[in-house]
Amino acid sequence: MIALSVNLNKIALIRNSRDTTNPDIPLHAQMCIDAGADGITVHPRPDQRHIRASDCFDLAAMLQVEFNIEGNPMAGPRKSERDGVDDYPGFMELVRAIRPAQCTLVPDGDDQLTSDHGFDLKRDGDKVAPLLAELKSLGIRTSLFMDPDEEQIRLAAQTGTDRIELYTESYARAFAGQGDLDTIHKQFVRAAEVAAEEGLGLNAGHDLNLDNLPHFAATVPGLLEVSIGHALTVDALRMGLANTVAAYQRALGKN
Ligand SMILES: CC(=O)[C@@H](O)[C@H](O)COP(=O)(O)O
Ligand SMILES: NCC(=O)COP(=O)(O)O
Repeated sequence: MIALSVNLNKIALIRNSRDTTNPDIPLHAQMCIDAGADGITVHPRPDQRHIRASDCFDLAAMLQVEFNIEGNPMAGPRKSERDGVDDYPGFMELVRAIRPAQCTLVPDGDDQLTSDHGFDLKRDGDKVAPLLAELKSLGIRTSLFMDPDEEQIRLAAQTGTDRIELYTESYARAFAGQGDLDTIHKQFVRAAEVAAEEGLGLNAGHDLNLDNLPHFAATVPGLLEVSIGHALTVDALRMGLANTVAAYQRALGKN
């Protein structure tokens, strides 16, 4: 069974266009869970453009399902640019305070529009390994955001991470007609095989949607979890949140 973790970033993006709590983040987390989501993901960014540090605490206080916090471990504290919003404490500070069930490290630049690459562990492996060890010592399952690159995935295994999350944008683009789907899909299948050989658990995410998810879920071996936010939120505008979560679970092969 592949777990569905719903990413709430875009719900928070709508909330942040007013100085109110509408839409309410914990309430929408609960709606997703009631509709069958297996977990909740957030990706707080230093500019707090969507999920804020305070949202992470609010979610941690109410979640009974897996809480996955994603982000750049090198992101330090940043002053809030908005009245009434707390400063960003830095990613590792936040995760140390919250101790989510899973923490996915992502090599974002602080001001990136969205995540657009996995780790280069030839360059960053020595920096990442002690952070992973610290997270694990706090009882947090770890994951590293990775391109479907065999050599890099073998290096990921040497960092001590529990899992990797395959960065699926290239698959999503190919599925939509931008790129050779067969070639790119084979890269993901190979990446999954290498992860299994190396004893790494396998997650995936970025731009997965109702069109491209069924093929990915049915053909990439050993997939444990997908985290999905952008397309799921857009689909919820049309179908409603509960219907949408159920549709994504069906796309994962569940009833
Ligand atoms: C790591 C990853 O792929 C997602 O967390 C994605 O980056 C969502 O972030 P945004 O919602 O800021 O685009
Ligand atoms: N880790 C990927 C994620 O949480 C959601 O990505 P997206 O569906 O918003 O592209």
